[in-house]
Amino acid sequence: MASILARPPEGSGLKPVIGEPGPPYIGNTLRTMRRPFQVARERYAQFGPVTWSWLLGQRTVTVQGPEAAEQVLVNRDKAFANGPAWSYFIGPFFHRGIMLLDFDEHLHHRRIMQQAFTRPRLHAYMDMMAPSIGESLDAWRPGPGFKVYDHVKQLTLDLATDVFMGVSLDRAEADRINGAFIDAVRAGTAYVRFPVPGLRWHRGVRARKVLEGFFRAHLPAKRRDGGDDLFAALCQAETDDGHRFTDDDVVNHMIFALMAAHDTTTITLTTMAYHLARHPEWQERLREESRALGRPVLEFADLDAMTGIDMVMKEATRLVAPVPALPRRTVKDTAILGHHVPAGVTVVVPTLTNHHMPEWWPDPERFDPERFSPERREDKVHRYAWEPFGGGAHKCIGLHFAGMQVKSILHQWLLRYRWSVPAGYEWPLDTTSLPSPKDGLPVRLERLETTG
Ligand code: HEM
Repeated sequence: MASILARPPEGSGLKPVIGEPGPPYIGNTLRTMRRPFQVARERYAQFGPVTWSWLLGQRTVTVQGPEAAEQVLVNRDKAFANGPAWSYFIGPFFHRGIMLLDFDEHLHHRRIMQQAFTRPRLHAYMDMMAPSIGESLDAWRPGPGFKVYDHVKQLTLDLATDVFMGVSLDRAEADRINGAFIDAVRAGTAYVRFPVPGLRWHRGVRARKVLEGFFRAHLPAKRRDGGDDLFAALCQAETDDGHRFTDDDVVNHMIFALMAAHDTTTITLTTMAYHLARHPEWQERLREESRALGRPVLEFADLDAMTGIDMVMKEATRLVAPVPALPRRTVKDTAILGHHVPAGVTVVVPTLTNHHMPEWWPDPERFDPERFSPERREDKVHRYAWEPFGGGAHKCIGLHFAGMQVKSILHQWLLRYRWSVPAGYEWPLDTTSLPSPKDGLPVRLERLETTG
């Protein structure tokens, strides 16, 4: 049954937010998680771009389309806070990560962190990752049933140890840290949200302790010796006016950055691999682009030339936004597209479904990387039409890092292997947490004769 979220103040001229909230707390959670595209279309048809429902135990306003997304993400009147919204999901494990900070405090941290993402820093990260990518790819075993998702996940995790931590670990220690990290990430989507021994939440809390201990133990040496990795960069980062991170800040930001980078890049590469398997003409086009470069390893100066990979990456992140929803909590009464939204509710920008709105994207279900070509630039229809990296103050700080990593990996991959799926194969995409293929995306992987 339709109901209003809250009555707008007398004389405000604002409209109420209307929705079909479902039963308190549970609301429409399961349907929305399992069939997000269908639910989004139904809601939009019935209530327009701003509607509400109970979702994951909270009164949640969902805003569809780029106009509403812009209002929330740009956050002009500082009504939308990240901390309380994200903390609900990941607070205990990613405590004081930059995405969970707000307003002046966030800005202070962001200015310092920016120093770890300058061009020279990115250049150095890219040089560091090239050999590890080659080694990981060489260890892949060609054949049928090769699970892309699992292999890419392992690859990006191993890269994180090199490029992010810059600490050489023996296999057992690397597995211990990677395992803790995986547990911390998984805990965010636990159903039982308190520490019962053996369950996800409990493992997440324990994992957080392992990661804190690890970074704290290595911190003095990092501060002393420096290096080209992200850990060293955060230790050294300093703004023009002399602000630096404390030891606690470095630990918190490292743990968060590892999480922010890992699953997102894995999902992006897996989605690219899926569409390149279904569209061999695109796979060949990209392979030709990589071969034409004449270099087995991509260099920083080559990045802009990889226009094919660039378009495919944009299209992949449009079709499957790795961070499918951006939650905020209202800290005061506000308005979204003329609707009254009271303080204390969760507001969600659903990037995953926004990217499939036929109102903004022609033929949205079609894999069509050329829509990002200079001649077409369909994303220009609105600044927030294509929003996989978010926007406003919290826009992904690792955006260029992600592009660099994806291009570096795919370039070496295309030169070594061809991959395919049976005609008509469609992946079963799990949207109940961060999107991923339920079957791990099995492909036939074939080793190519030459590597460049
Ligand atoms: C394709 C890959 C990636 C995608 C799609 C992605 C997406 C996003 C999104 C949507 C946000 C904003 C969240 C919000 O507004 O609530 C974000 C924030 C962030 N991302 Fe990424 N990300 C990616 C890769 C990376 C990488 C590689 C790094 C680090 C090297 C990174 C570090 C961060 C950090 C630190 C934030 C928080 C920024 C802040 O709050 O100021 N991300 N990312």
